[in-house]
Amino acid sequence: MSNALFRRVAIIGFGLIGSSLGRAIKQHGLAGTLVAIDRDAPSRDEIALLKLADEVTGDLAAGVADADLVVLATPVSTYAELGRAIAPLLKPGCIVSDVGSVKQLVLEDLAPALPPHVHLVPGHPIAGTERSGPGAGFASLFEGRWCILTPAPGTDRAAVAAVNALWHAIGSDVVEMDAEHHDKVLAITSHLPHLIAYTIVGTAVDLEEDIKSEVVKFSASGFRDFTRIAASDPTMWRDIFLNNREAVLEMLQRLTEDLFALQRAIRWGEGDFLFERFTRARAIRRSVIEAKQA
Ligand SMILES: NC(=O)c1ccc[n+]([C@@H]2O[C@H](COP(=O)([O-])OP(=O)(O)OC[C@H]3O[C@@H](n4cnc5c(N)ncnc54)[C@H](O)[C@@H]3O)[C@@H](O)[C@H]2O)c1
Ligand SMILES: O=C(O)C(=O)C[C@]1(C(=O)O)C=C[C@@H](O)C=C1
Repeated sequence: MSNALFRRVAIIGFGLIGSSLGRAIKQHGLAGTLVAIDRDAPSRDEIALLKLADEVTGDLAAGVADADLVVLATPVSTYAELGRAIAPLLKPGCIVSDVGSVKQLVLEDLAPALPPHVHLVPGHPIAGTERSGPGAGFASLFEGRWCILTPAPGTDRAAVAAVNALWHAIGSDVVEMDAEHHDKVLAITSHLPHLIAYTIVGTAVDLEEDIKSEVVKFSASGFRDFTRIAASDPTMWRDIFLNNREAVLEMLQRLTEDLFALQRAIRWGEGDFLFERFTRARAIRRSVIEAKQA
């Protein structure tokens, strides 16, 4: 018996996330036909070589025509233009979704471009790696991870249920959230950690030559973890910071105040203050691990 939830699914942008979603859809037999659309010719060759989709194209019209589900998996700065390009090509009742890391922008850039006869159900899988491109994807990426859906009030419930069913079928836990709330939460849990990683690695790179070489040599633990995060795609992260400006700046302000408090405690030898802050943070690590196991 077929598991297919959709007759024809088109994924625009078949890189790390798009190709992982595509692989998972294929593995679970969730689409009658899976179409990979990517503007990058070498990526298309790789997708074809790896047989990741039933059809591979750079042509939006050929790709999205007759699709029941279209998923944008490109950097979020492409949404307004892609929305305008696909709008006249979508059939009535088509569901448009995405995997972008910021969500208010979907309602601001993508929603206005789309015709009223399609349903927009934005999504964000909280899973990824620092790698990019179709070769970096893998089918199990979303298993046991959250996927947050941020449909606007009044969105067709059957369309939301269909997108929910897709992520659930590939192993994700699905929650619905208001887009503004999503962007605030992710500013602290995802965007700020990346900003900190980019900063600390950048600071180390700017050090004098003799210290810099030691940084590379002895980066076995803490610093090494930061370099992994700082290896993430610059285009993707530029777009995230430019499009979640308010929430990131608010969280950055609070972080800066907390950093100053720690700096002051170190300067004045306030050991109790440092001990209390570190103890509190250690407990958070335990609850993060327990939440994942629950
Ligand atoms: N990388 C992560 O950890 C992660 C996690 C969750 C969500 N996301 C979101 O997923 C999206 C994609 O990120 P990724 O890491 O898969 O990036 P990626 O660079 O691996 O893949 C993006 C793909 O989109 C293609 N592309 C770019 N512009 C295009 C256009 N106009 N038309 C057609 N194809 C186009 C590129 O050629 C590339 O193959 C981003 O919006 C990002 O915010 C990323
Ligand atoms: O694991 C990683 O490398 C990630 O950065 C994944 C991560 C995250 O910050 O958790 C990055 C961006 C996303 O939008 C979702 C997930």
